[in-house]
Amino acid sequence: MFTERTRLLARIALLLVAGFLAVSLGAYWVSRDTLRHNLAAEGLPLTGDNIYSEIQKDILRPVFISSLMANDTFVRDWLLSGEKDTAQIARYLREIKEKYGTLTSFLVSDLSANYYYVDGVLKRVRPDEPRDAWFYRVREMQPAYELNVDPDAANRDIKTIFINYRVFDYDGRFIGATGVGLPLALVAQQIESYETRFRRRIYFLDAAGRVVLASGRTPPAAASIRETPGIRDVAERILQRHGSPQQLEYAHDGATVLVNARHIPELDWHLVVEQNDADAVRPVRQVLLVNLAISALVTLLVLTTALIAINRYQHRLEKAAATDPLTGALNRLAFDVVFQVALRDCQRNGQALSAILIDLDLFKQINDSRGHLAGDQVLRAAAELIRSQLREADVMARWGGEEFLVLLRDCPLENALNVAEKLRVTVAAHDFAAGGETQPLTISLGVAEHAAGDSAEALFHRADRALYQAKRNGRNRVETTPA
Ligand SMILES: Nc1nc2c(ncn2[C@@H]2O[C@H](COP(=O)(O)OP(=O)(O)OP(=O)(O)O)[C@@H](O)[C@H]2O)c(=O)[nH]1
Repeated sequence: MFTERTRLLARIALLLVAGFLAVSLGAYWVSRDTLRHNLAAEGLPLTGDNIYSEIQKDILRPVFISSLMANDTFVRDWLLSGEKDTAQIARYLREIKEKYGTLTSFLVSDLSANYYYVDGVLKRVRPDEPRDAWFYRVREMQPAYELNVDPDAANRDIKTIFINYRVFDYDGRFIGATGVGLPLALVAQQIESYETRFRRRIYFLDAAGRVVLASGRTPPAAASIRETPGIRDVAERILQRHGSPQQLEYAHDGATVLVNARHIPELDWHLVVEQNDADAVRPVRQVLLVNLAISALVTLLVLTTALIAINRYQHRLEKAAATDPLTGALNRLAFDVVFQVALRDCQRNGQALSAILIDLDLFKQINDSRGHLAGDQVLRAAAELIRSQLREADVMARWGGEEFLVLLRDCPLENALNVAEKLRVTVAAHDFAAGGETQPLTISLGVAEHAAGDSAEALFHRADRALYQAKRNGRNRVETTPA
């Protein structure tokens, strides 16, 4: 059964929780959507742009160096004069490599098929050697140069971007190919720093969709993205040779992955920048959790405060309902309940229970001579004085107009008579104030002990009879009547 109080608290809790949830979730959804939108519209494309321009910068410089080499009269003269002094061209290639900080530099002669590098002749290129296929391609191609990614035989087969520049004699005949190589690791480092900064996956795909370059953090998948679950849904669109970048997304492991892809014509590669939606939204989700925790705390605080206020209010109401407003003593209704409990306790514990009925003597005269308000003042003061003489466990109730009943737990008749006498003496010795003047007052007391089998009425009746006796015997007295 729910009490009224529980229902009220539940309603407050419901309102607070609903309000907090609406605000927190609303803010979360708006922030999440804005974040997603910004990510797709700006974040990922910007990362793609930055990486792309870094790559262009990395590539343009070696292209320029290779162009210088191909047009260098020394290189052309050396080839045309019969490639006599290998040390000379080796020194030249070393100078280029060291001056420009490239990974490698090379010259291949069409006439001798010698592959020159910084230490002299590395090998002879052969049309039937797959690793030399690039030279025969360059020999036949139209453009002045090409970019080619191959392992570098002169450098422990490190994956290298070669710039293969065609060299001509002074009559425009092809006499060889020269250029420099750039380690892919440089680009990979760049990618890694971007990945760390933005928590994004960045990698390059070849035309077939295989990962050809990625940072150490994103190991290349063996298969093409055409066969990789999730991304294969958008693989064909990623692998289009489009001029402009594309914004795509695919689902993987229950999360949405946002993709920005662009074709890099210089390498015929595709640059892919990915971000898992859950990673991007994590900070917003953390804010949501903090908000919910604060909301829970506020709800708890409000409920606790409400509970304390309700309890205090209820306690005040209960007290007001149980006590006499003038004297603060229990009223008859509350006393009946307390008496039944006290009686049960004393019977169970074999303790004596006594009652003293107190009546203020000639109180009518005080009212008549000093006025009703002064009478109230004396009545209140008398009640206070009597209560101050009692133990904590004793109970005092306003029995009638100027009558009080005191219930003494664990108190046989003899002790009760002593208490009554003490009360009488204390009141008689006290100077009461009434309307600015002192007012003497005495009380008469009737004492009775509860006897086995006694009803409440019987006990109070005997106390009443004793009180009547005290009045009759001249007031300011303590009397008792046998059971
Ligand atoms: N001021 C005031 N007077 C009250 C209150 N309750 C009862 N009285 C008055 O107390 C008086 C009691 O008078 P009586 O019952 O005649 O008895 P008494 O004058 O005290 O004389 P004895 O009891 O014979 O000593 C009455 O005049 C009541 O009106 C109260 O709350 N305030």
